[in-house]
Amino acid sequence: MTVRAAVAGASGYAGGEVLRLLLGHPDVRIGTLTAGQSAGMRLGQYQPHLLPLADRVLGDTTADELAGHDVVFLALPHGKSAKIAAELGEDTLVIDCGADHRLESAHAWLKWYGGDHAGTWPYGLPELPGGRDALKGTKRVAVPGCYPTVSSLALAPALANDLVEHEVVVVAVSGTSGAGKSLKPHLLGSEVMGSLSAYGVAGSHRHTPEITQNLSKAASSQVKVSFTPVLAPLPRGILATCSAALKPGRTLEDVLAAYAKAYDAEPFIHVLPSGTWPTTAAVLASNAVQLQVAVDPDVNRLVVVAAIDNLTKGTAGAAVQCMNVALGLPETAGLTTVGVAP
Ligand SMILES: NC(=O)C1=CN([C@@H]2O[C@H](COP(=O)(O)OP(=O)(O)OC[C@H]3O[C@@H](n4cnc5c(N)ncnc54)[C@H](OP(=O)(O)O)[C@@H]3O)[C@@H](O)[C@H]2O)C=CC1
Ligand SMILES: CC(=O)N[C@@H](CCC(=O)OP(=O)(O)O)C(=O)O
Repeated sequence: MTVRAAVAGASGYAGGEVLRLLLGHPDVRIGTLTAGQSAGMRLGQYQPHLLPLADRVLGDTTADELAGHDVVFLALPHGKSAKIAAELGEDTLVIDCGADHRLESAHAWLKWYGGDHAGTWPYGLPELPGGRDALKGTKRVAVPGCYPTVSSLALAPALANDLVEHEVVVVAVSGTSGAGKSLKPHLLGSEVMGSLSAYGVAGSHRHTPEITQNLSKAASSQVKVSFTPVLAPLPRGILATCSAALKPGRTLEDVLAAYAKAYDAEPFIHVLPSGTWPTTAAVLASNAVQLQVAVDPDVNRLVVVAAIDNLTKGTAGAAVQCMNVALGLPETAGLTTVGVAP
């Protein structure tokens, strides 16, 4: 089976990472590439690491340009996917790396993003309870945000197995590529280098409702989320520290059993051996999620530390994994769990 794939937003970080992975995918032929302002330019000008595609010319992001493919990856800014997706045929698999189709509540969409809600698509996190079944055979996928991916995978087993209270704390440190390529003053090298800075604090980051949605589903009742993102001077990677109060009578053994049950068969999720802790370097450019769980006896809290590469499992790797599931290809095709170190 050869899958013909188009990528919209090919000049950006997420689109570039989708292309890097597709170049190594045994079943994919890369078709049309499109962009915004850089339409008409060579891809090599924006993605010098994608040598085999360097001479491809970027087209305009229109439904006509993207027509005639089995799968279309949309790696566009928030709010730009819905219109183009609506114009693509129902028999085309459309995988949206943006937020447009992630939230189930139109009210939450309006509050956090503004404007009309485009509707909800199957959510691209196969490892959540029921997640894989929802993706099999689908023609539409909403790829999760990077922070929701890492924090939902870190806490879902504890909530699904009734091990912790329904109020969780997530502090996640991210590399700068999570913010995309467009110029933002707080991302200037002189601002980011040699410093860590919290942003979107006290419930004001737009990923809070997405994390809440995922964890409430896992728990089958409302979960409250305190989420603080922190910007770090590294290009890619997220390290999330997530915690919640253990319910009375629950033990570390219960926790370990729940995480083993949830993740032992998952090809991309690795609960590390006792005493070793996730690092962003260990998952760099890979689709792996590394997790470690512990119980802090003084405060009786579960602490889960998790690492992903925000551009791979946090976006493009998830997009390719979901394509594989949706089309019935081997789920790991084109993806690796091997990182880059040091
Ligand atoms: N970076 C990350 O870690 C993650 C990103 N995502 C999501 O992926 C999407 C892309 O993000 P990212 O790659 O980081 O962003 P970038 O800013 O790096 O890239 C954006 C891409 O969209 C194109 N574009 C911008 N405006 C328009 C427009 N009006 N019409 C058509 N194309 C346009 C740009 O082309 P040009 O430069 O030519 O204008 C560029 O190719 C976003 O929705 C983001 O939320 C999701 C999870 C994580
Ligand atoms: C470091 C940084 O700025 N990260 C981005 C998150 C990127 C991402 O996953 O998410 P979306 O697809 O929802 O944009 C942010 O905080 O906005």
